[in-house]
Amino acid sequence: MDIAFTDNACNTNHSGSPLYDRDHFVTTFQQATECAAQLGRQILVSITFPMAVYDPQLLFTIFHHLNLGDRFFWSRSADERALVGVGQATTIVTTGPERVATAAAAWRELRQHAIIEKVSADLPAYTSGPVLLGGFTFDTLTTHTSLWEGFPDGLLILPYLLFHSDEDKAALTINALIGADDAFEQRADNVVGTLRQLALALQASQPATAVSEDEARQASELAVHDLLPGEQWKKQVARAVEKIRAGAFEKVVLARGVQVAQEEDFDVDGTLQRLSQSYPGAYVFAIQRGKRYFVGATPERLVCSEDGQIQTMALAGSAPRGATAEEDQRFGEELLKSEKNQGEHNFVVTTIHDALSTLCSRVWVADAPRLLKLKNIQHLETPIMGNLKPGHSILEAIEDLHPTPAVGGYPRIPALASIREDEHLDRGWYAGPIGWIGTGGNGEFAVALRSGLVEGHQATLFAGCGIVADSDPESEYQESCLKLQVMLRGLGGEM
Ligand SMILES: C=C(O[C@H]1C=CC=C(C(=O)O)[C@@H]1O)C(=O)O
Repeated sequence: MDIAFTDNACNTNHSGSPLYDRDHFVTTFQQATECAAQLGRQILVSITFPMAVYDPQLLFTIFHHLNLGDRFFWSRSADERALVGVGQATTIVTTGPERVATAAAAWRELRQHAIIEKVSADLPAYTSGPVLLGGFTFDTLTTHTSLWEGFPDGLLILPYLLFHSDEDKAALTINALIGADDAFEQRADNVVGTLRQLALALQASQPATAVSEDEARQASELAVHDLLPGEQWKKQVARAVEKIRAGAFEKVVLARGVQVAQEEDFDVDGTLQRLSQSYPGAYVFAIQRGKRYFVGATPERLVCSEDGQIQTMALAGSAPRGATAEEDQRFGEELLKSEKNQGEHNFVVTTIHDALSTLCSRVWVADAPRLLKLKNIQHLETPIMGNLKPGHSILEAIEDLHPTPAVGGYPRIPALASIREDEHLDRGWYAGPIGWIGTGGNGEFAVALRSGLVEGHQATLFAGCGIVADSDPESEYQESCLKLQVMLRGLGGEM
């Protein structure tokens, strides 16, 4: 069994016994206390070992019962990748417009002198080692309300336990921050105790059963009301169109929110299951902050970075799905030909291309957009790739890319000013970057769309639409309703 350490002064290479062996944890934690004493700082210890592939939703539910703290869920069932975390070894909290850059610096600092053990070569390639999970607000310069309490401008969590899987490989990572005076034997005992509880819970677990559409249909009635009456939102859209025609900017994305309530508390675990089933190509996510969960199923990748290669996409321009195959095809063809939607889409392609040109040595943009067909809506999508210049991580890419004109507007500065002035909505983490970052600059962040903030029996859901010179307020309103349906159905509402 190979154990790989980071190359720093405190570490030595050695072969070790299986990690479920208490002595192994004692030895590693003791080594960390010595390192901490020598360097006068806490040392990050991260130990990853293989485990069987489980349904990530099962782990999410079991983590709730282990009472280890807040949970995080991230999965895209189409590519069989998932990350499920619980508790926190440490967190990075940042504020203000520099929130991403400050988080990147803190992450670099935390990684220094880390003891990183990988107890097998047969582990998920990109998620083994310490992985931070979290996200960022859409905009730091809007008024923040109490709605988003617990969701700061920037938050990256190093979970205590992380289950991660990639196709046929899965692993568990245990993270700890160890100081010179830490009782390392006690810390090792705690880890072993937690692992025993997890093993017992997995043994006793029943595989999650799929929620049938019939069951979902029987779900309780949801009371839904607009944060801003529909007619007023349409007037906002009309005003944005006037501004665009007057030359203030070329595109702006206006969002709206709805409040949803039912008698019982919403079942976040069930919501994730429904979202994963209905949107296998979407990033299904949940981040818990105390009693609140920010949950969603977004089709939009902001950036994925693997071994210096980054992948992103322009996603903008929408049409409904058809009721029949013929109608669906017609809607798709109309979307591909629509000048209004092409224009809305091209702002995103150009902006992403320009942002990547400074970060990457080479950038590839697909020749023409294709259709991305989701359950109830279809979009124009252009895949974009690039080779990151050395020394850049995914966080630098986020800093340059966010907000793309798919969620902000074009040009960026006047469009954002207009959102701040006219939208009257605290977007919080909606439309912000959400995802994970691992070692070596690898990671993946999505744009947190088709999402909502759930607390007890209430939820606030968000959706936005790209407004251009020939936008029609009524059509944009209908489009926003289609986007809201994702979370309404996810919460168990109308089918
Ligand atoms: C802003 C949202 O969607 C964006 C992504 C795809 C299509 C969009 C559009 O056609 O307007 C939006 O740019 C949202 O879902 O809230």
